[in-house]
Amino acid sequence: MGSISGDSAAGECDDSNAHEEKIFVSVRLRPLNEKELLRNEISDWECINTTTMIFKNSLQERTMLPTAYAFDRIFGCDCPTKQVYDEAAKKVALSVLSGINSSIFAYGQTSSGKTYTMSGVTECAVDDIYDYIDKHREREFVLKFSAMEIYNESVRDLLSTDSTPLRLLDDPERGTIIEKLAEVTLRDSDHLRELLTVCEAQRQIGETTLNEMSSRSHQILRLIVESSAREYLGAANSSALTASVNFIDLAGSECASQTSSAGTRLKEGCHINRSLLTLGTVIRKLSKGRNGHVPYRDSKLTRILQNCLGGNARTAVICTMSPAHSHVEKSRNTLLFASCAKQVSTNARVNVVVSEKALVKQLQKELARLENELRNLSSLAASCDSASALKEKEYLIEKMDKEIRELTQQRDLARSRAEDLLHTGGEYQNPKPWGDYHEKRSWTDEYSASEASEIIDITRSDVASRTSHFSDRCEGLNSNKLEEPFLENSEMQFLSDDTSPRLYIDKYFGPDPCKGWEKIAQETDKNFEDNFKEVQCIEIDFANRSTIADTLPPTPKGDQDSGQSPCSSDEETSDAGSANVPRSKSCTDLPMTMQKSPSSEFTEENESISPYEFEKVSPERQDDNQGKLSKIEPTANDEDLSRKYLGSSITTDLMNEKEENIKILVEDCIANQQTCETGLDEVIKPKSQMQFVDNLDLEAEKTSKEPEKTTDDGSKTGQDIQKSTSDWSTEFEPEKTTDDGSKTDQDIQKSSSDWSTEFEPEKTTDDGSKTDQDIQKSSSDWSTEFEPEKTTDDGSKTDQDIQKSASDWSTEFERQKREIIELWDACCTPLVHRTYFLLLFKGDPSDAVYMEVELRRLSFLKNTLSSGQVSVKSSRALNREREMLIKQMIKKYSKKDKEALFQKWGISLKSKNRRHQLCHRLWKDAKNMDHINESAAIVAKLVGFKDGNHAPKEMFGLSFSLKPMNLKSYSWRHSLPLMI
Ligand SMILES: Nc1ncnc2c1ncn2[C@@H]1O[C@H](COP(=O)(O)OP(=O)(O)OP(=O)(O)O)[C@@H](O)[C@H]1O
Repeated sequence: MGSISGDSAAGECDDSNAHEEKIFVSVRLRPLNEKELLRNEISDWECINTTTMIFKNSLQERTMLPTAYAFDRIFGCDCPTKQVYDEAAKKVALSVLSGINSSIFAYGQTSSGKTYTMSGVTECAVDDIYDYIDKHREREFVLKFSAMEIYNESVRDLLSTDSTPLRLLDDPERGTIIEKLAEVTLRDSDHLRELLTVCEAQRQIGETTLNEMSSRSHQILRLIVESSAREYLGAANSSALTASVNFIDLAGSECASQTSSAGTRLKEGCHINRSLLTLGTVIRKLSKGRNGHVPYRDSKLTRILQNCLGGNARTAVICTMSPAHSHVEKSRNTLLFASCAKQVSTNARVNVVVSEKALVKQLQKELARLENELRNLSSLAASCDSASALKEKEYLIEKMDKEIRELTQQRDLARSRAEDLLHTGGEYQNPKPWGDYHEKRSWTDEYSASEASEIIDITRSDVASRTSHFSDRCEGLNSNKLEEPFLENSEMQFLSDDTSPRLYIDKYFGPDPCKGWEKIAQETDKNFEDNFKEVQCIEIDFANRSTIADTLPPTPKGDQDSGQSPCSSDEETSDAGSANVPRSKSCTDLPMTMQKSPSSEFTEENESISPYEFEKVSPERQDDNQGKLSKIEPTANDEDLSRKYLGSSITTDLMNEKEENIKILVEDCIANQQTCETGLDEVIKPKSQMQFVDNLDLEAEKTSKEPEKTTDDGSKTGQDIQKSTSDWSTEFEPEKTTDDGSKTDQDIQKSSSDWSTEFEPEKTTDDGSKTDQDIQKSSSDWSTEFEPEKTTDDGSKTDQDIQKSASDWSTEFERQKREIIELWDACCTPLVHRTYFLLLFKGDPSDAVYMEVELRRLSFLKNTLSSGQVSVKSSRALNREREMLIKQMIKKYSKKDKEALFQKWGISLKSKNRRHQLCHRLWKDAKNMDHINESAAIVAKLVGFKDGNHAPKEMFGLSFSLKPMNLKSYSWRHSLPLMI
């Protein structure tokens, strides 16, 4: 440690970083005092240089103790205190001016000169401090002074006259503080010197053998120095340095025997020795690198000096010793302490006190920094959240990709199956997988999703086969290119085709193919009810319709009675009081629906419609249509309705209605066929829809008008088709209009006349009302289509005529029915469709229109099939329908009934697959009406037609949707698939 000048100390103020340094240890030998000289004691110790001293009498005492001791500084007996201060204490003492806490100890045995040395050091320090202050006017210094003593382990304020011991408090920042210790701000150096005098006076001093003025306490004088640059006083960035320097004059260790102490002195000596022992322990511990427990708290001395010993204070220890041989043991102990202290390190640092303004500003900056860090942390946290969310979404995307891949595979598999089934030709020769599949399971089992998918696949292929005839028209096209759109189109066709198996599934067994057949079948009645309710709004009550039951074989009573048909509404029940069993609404409303819809509504909405609409059709065509539709009118036995249609107003309204029916029928035929064709047209080849429509119309017309012209192989030629188109066009001959497009009065008159002659002019009474005969005649007008009426001279029909007309219709009805049945067989019409129609036909005149439509449809279809233009592979669907019926038979027939049925149908009860045998015999013999009726009865029961009267009208396409629709554009259009 070099000398410390005032200037250098000020310059160190900037060096605020704490650094480790050793305690500065020096030894001062005092000269032999008078008593020692009187005892002729010699000095055992000799300072050989400034840092080394030796024990001179080692050989004489034959001691093994060290002879030489080296310390930071060795002061001999003639060394003045000022030199001791300058070389051993000044730097440490003046550190306080640089803001570094410092402490200067005086340690040694009693009467060794501690007080003598420390008093001189303190005075020198005060002088130097004030001298420094005087030389550094640019800074403002504030010096405070406090003094205490530890006497018998009691802390006492030396600046206070109150001898009450002070308490020691532990402060987290400042360490141990002395409560209520007076801290006097010094005015100047003299003031300090006065206080030092007070302290000296206040200190406990006692006379001992060794020292007449022995200090009996540890004294700590504390000088606090605060300084700040005058230039920045009051400024926001001003700062101050503050530190304290402790001048510690320890009580001297002593031996009771040497000091001859007793009583108070002995007690004092004990406390002194105990506290010095603790101090020695602390030093020893600290000298060993602070390992283990440092017993600061074992005494108040070490507790107070904790910050100085091994803390952040710069420390100097001046060990004083007597060179007299009589004190050699104590001298060695002092040297041992000094040696330990020499090993202790401290961390001196500058204590900077920031002004309040500067502190506020500094705190504000710190706050801003922390806020910024917080924002960064928030941003980081947010980014972490975003990363987490992104990761989660990536996981979802990956999961969805996986699902898409699986679904794609399923779709490809389904498509592959559909293609395979298509390539098999559609014939139900190989029941696999359908047949085998269902053989393994009961219909009562619920379908799994995969099974449902299989059903859909097979049904899809079936639809594809139903529409595959269009592919025959795609000459020169790659079939692969047709597959996808073809299937899609087939699906559309399938979904809108009431004759497809899917219709049966959706309409009668629920829309979900996953549901079991049985469960769905049980819901059939409910579905019927729902559909029935929908159609009720367009029904007209027919109270006196005859029953259809006479056309059916008897069914088990239980079946007839089982379940209340939804058709039997309360209103209907009230009508059931008639002698004849009333035909259910589900059947009776059908003809009326066709009559009313859309024309009836149209008529109702346009009561005053002019016959001009009718005139759009050529008279020739009118004749034809009127002849057919006139059969509708008498079916309405309701008198009011009959009067409405047969009354004087019939000529225009009825003509319009009938013509509208025909027009809508044809238009819907065209539209429906166009729907089937549209998808293909888009992908196959450009082709006018009208051209295709013409072809359809051609076929329909050819069926009813002239024998087909076919090639050798039975197919039609292109010319035939072209001609048919022309024929159909002339069927609806363009209107004859005036130059401006309006009809002439003559045209109108002629049209009215044509219609009037078609239906024989009504004969009315003078008041215009119809006679009973008129009404009777009108009711039988439908029969005029089949043979000219025979009238009496006055134009009225005879009873025989009426009887004959009824007989003629009955004959014609039977003929048409047989023809239809054979066509069904030829066209592979679904059995449920046949059954319903057969139940519907009962010989009423109202059947005529349906039979006409059905005949036209079947004829067209048959001719189309036979022409080779199309290839409808409906037999496969038919077989599958039979398979469905087979499954349904499990529920609908008891074991006993089934056995009876098998026997009736000639199926051995010992044979296998009896249900299969039976269902594949149904509707097989188109020429055997008994067989047909039996088949219809069985199918009706299996499907859920409770009896013939309860056949659902939906079968005729009148209610495919539960959604309310415009009747005019709905009923006929959706009935058309049956006609194609
Ligand atoms: N270096 C010295 N030169 C001349 N006289 C000295 C020196 N050191 C001490 N003395 C004298 O020795 C006597 C004892 O000194 P001092 O009281 O300072 O001892 P001490 O260590 O403080 O004793 P105690 O522990 O009992 O208080 C005093 O009379 C003092 O004047």
